[in-house]
Amino acid sequence: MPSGQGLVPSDGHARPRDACGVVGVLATAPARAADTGVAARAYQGLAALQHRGDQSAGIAAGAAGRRTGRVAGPGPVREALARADVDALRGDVAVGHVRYATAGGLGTANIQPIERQVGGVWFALAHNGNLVAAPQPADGSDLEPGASDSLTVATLLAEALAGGASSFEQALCDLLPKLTGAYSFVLTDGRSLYGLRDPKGLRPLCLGRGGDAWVFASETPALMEMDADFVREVEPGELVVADASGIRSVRPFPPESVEHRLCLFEFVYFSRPDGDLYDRSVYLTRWRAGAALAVHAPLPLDETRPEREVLVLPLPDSAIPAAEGYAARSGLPYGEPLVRNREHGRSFLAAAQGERERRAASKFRLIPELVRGKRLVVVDDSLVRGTTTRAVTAQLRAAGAAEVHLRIASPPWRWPCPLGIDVGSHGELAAATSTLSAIRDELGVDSLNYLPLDQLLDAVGAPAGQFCTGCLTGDYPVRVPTVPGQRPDDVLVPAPAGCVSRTVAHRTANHRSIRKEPQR
Ligand SMILES: O=P(O)(O)OC[C@H]1O[C@H](OP(=O)(O)OP(=O)(O)O)[C@H](O)[C@@H]1O
Ligand SMILES: NC(=O)CC[C@H](N)C(=O)O
Ligand code: SF4
Ligand SMILES: [Mg+2]
Repeated sequence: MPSGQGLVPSDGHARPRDACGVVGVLATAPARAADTGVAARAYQGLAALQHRGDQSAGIAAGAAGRRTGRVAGPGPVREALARADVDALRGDVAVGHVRYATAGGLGTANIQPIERQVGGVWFALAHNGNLVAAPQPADGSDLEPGASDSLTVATLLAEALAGGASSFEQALCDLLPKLTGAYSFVLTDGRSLYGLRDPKGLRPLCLGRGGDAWVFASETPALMEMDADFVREVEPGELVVADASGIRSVRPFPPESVEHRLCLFEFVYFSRPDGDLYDRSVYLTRWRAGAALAVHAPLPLDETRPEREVLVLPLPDSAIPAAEGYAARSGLPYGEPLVRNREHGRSFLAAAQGERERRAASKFRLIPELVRGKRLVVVDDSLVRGTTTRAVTAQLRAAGAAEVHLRIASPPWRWPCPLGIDVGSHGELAAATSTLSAIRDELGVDSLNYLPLDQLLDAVGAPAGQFCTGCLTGDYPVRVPTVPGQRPDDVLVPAPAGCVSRTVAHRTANHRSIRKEPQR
């Protein structure tokens, strides 16, 4: 692949998917001497990151600069990794990965961690993100059609080592400035553990310490599962190197290319609610977004039937904090009549639309008594293709809901994401191809509204310039490839203004807040 050319999925649909999860563990003395099972700790971390991808999982381990073994397979962590095999995996250092493919197929070669042996140097690599451009490997012989972007990186590193790079770290530092896109990597050469973020910090990565080990993980809750305390986030453009003697920080990128532009949807949807990002509780940012939404888009008052009961409900799981915030701020009753079927993974993460629809249709069990005859305020964190809301609205109507008012705790998705999320074309996006009233009618809801971007950013509380908002604004922090014939301006509809509702009512059903609002 020539330099500058987009790394698109091998199925030819330019359809990036979701964020993967990465972990790493390096035991320092005396844990090293006691051989306390770095792989088992990596397993715990991967299980805590299952929501970031369930297509495959893997752990690779090493010691004294050599490979000690690898366990990997298709499916979620508990299917992919037999616990006995993981416990048998010895070593001083391990890296782990849960995958949701953004580039390349689901074949065995793309399961991570990816390993290479070049002369006396072994390394293993785990990648979260999606590259939009990378150099062309001189000898891409191991890159079959359908190879992932992560495989390309492994091949480039192997070539640099074969070409005489003085060390693995040197090969890495030489390559990194030539990569464009989103990447948080955790790597090992069997001696050191490396954690790095791209110069924009698009994907998260944090550093922890505990149990005589240095630990990296995509999200803070995974650190806890690996018996480590949060130390700090890896900085955008920073390579943290951990070895038996401690950690050090390397800056391989030109300083002018480095800035904080974390994916805003890590706050909205991807990350676990019990974690922190930018030193802020993900849960509380979602709660505040829901509270702001209650003020921005209240439930219209039904003056003809004021006796009708009202219920604010979330689409579990991700929207629960936002729905709680909406109910608290509006003073309306809150309930959870939709019970998540735990056997179903996140529907958004399915690789194909048919599978997404199947997951969405069977994702929730509904308690009909809780919705029958009521006016419902249904809160979701995001509306991308509308797969989830379409299925749920039908369920709620069938159970006898009187009205369904949909409230989305983030702005409309109107541009694709080539930086690691499963939306590759404008045609897939409800808000890129339809007017708000057309979306409302297509979903079968009585009213629809979104939270404006400035209010979402207020809810997060970090400076607006510190995020990627490309899918909402078309403004990406790196140059991204365009899909021919699908330029955003060709299909954009006017930005929504106010609530799109069938029922014309100017008063609202909000009451004074009766719940205590949580403080940070
Ligand atoms: O409009 P759509 O294309 O359906 O995408 C948006 C939906 O997908 C996600 O839910 P998902 O089930 O993936 O995860 P969750 O359980 O964390 O909410 C997200 O929380 C929205 O509910
Ligand atoms: N979701 C991800 O971060 C995926 C990593 C990598 N691009 C792959 O497809 O394997
Ligand atoms: S385009 Fe959207 S989903 Fe993609 S990285 Fe940027 S904010 Fe995240
Ligand atoms: Mg959801």
